[in-house]
Amino acid sequence: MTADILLTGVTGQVGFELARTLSTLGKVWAPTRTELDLLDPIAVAAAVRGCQPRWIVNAAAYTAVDKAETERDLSRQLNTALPGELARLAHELGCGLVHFSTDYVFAGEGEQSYRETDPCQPLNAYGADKHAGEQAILASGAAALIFRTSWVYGNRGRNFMLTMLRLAAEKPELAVVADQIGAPTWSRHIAEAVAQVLVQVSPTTLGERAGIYHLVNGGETSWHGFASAIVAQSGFSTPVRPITSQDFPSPARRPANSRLSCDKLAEVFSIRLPDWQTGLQQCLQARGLA
Ligand SMILES: NC(=O)C1=CN([C@@H]2O[C@H](COP(=O)(O)OP(=O)(O)OC[C@H]3O[C@@H](n4cnc5c(N)ncnc54)[C@H](OP(=O)(O)O)[C@@H]3O)[C@@H](O)[C@H]2O)C=CC1
Ligand SMILES: Cc1cn([C@H]2C[C@H](O)[C@@H](COP(=O)(O)OP(=O)(O)O[C@H]3O[C@@H](C)C(=O)[C@@H](O)[C@H]3O)O2)c(=O)[nH]c1=O
Repeated sequence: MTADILLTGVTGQVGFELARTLSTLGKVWAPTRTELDLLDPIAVAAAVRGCQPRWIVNAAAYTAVDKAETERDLSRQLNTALPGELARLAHELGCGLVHFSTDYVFAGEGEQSYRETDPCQPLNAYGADKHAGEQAILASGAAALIFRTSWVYGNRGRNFMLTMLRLAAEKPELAVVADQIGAPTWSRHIAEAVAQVLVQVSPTTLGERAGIYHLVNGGETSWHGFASAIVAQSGFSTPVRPITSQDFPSPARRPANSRLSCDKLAEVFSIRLPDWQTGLQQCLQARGLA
C-alpha cells in the first residue's frame, strides 16, 4: 500500500485524531495492530518500504506507566527500539519522521517550565524508555520532529478524564494528588497542531527546524485541579479531595513539575495551543457533556 503518510497507533488517543487531521495533507495509511504488529521489525520494515511515505507519523507507544516498571521488554521495544528503527528507515528512504514523547523525561524538580534543551532525568521506566527513543531518533540522522506532550486525554482510550468521569459516577468522593503540576492536553489539539506544522515543512525543507518541540495546552494545574474541573464541568457534584503523592502510592514515581514551555513551537511555527480549560470544555462539548 503506497501513501503520503504512514500513521501508526491509529487506535490510540492521538493517532485517532491524527488520522482525521492528516487526511487533508495527502493519502494516509494507518494500519491497526492486526494489520501491522509493531513488535515485528521485519514486518515494520516491509510496511515502510512498501508504503514509500513522505512522512512516517509514529503515534504508537506503550503508555501504561506503572506496568512499564515490570513489563520492561514491551516498553523498551515500543518506546525505544521502534522509534529507533522507524528513524533508521526514514533516513535510509529519505522520508520524514514525526514522533511523540513525554514530560516524564524530566525529573520534575523546581517550578520553572522546562525548555527543550533542559537536561533529561527520567524518574520512571516509561520516561527512561521514551527518552532513549528520543535519543535513537536524534542519532539517526533522519529528518525528524519529536513533540513532547503531557497529560493527554480525549473521548476515547485510557485516560485520566475518562477515569474521573467514571469514578465521579461511582464513588461518593474522589481523592486526587495536588502536588504534581502540569498541563492537561486534549488529543485533538495535538493532532491539529501537528497538521499545521506539516503544512509548513516537508522532509527536505525541514533542515534546522528538525528536533524536539514541547506541545501542550496552555496554563497549568495539578491532577487535583484537573479532576475538579472535569467533575464540575460535566455536572457532577462529587467532592474531590486533594491528597499528596505519598497518599497515592504507585509502582512508578511521577515528576512533581511537568511544566513544559512551548515558546519554541510558537517562535518556529507560529503555533500555540489554547489553555487547558478551553481544551477540556471543547472535549466535553464534543462528548455532549458541557
Ligand atoms: N497518554 C498520555 O498521557 C501521553 C502520551 N504521550 C505520548 O503520545 C503518544 C500517543 O499516546 P496515546 O495516544 O496516549 O497512546 P495510546 O496508549 O492511546 O495508544 C497507543 C497506540 O499504540 C498502539 N500499539 C501499541 N502496541 C502496538 C503493537 N505491538 N502493534 C501495533 N500497534 C500497537 C495501540 O494499539 P492498540 O489499540 O491495538 O493497543 C494504540 O493504537 C505516545 O508516544 C505517548 O508516549 C506523551 C505524553 C502524555
Ligand atoms: C485514578 C487516580 C489517579 N491519581 C493520580 C495518580 C497520578 O499521580 C496522577 C495521574 O494518574 P494516571 O495514572 O492517570 O496518569 P499517568 O499514567 O501517570 O499519566 C501519564 O501518562 C503518560 C503516558 C504520560 O506520558 C504522562 O504525560 C502522563 O499523562 O493522578 C489520583 O490521585 N487519584 C486517582 O483516583
